[in-house]
Amino acid sequence: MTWTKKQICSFVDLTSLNSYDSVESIKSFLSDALDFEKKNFPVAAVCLFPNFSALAVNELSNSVLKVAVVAGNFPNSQGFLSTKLNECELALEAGVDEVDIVLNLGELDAGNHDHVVDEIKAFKGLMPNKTLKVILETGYLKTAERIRLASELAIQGGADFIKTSTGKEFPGASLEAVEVMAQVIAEQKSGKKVGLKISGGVRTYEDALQYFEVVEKHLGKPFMTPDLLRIGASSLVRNLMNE
Ligand SMILES: O=C[C@H](O)COP(=O)(O)O
Repeated sequence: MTWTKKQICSFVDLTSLNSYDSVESIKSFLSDALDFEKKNFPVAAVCLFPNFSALAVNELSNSVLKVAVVAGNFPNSQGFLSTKLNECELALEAGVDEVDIVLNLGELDAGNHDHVVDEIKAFKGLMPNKTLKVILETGYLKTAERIRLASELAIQGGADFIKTSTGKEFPGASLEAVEVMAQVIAEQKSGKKVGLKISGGVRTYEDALQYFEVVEKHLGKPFMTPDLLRIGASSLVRNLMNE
């Protein structure tokens, strides 16, 4: 299937996750997101730091755009679990629709797989009816075996989406990583539909088309909807509009 640029935009979590983000810069960012919608290039969601939850929910209150925030000490998932969970709770109280967390890589590497799963279950327990995306950090995991394990643990923990990357400390998404993640999703027998979010370094129409081809190959056309597939990107939409 060929995908138009407008269609690609509808899968995007338009992202601003910069250390220098401010109320003013995020207001401008949200205005851009609304402008894209007006120009018939609507995105699926915005993705921000959790301290901007209330601002985003308010600014987008008359829009169909969803509000996603990162939580749990993004981008490294270190810290006290109680603090990480509290950050998620505050964002949910502010009315966000979706939360993106990072899988606990330290506990994964320590072989504490039950800990990894239980931590994700704790986040999902805060938001049974909202969307939890779990970032695997595939650029750190590197091998298909480790990406497969992380995908399986995240799904066991209740992830609604598995997401490739923070786009921060390690290389972002890769076709190889997305292929492994799509295969794991395809193998799920639980009946729960698990989504896939591709993030980190997706800049051009061609980038997006390559990822969509891999996903559709393993998960089929019914999977190709923003309810199950997202692209986390900070520059892709503007590039698509300007290409
Ligand atoms: O989802 C979040 C990603 O960090 C966005 O990555 P990007 O800045 O490479 O588009």
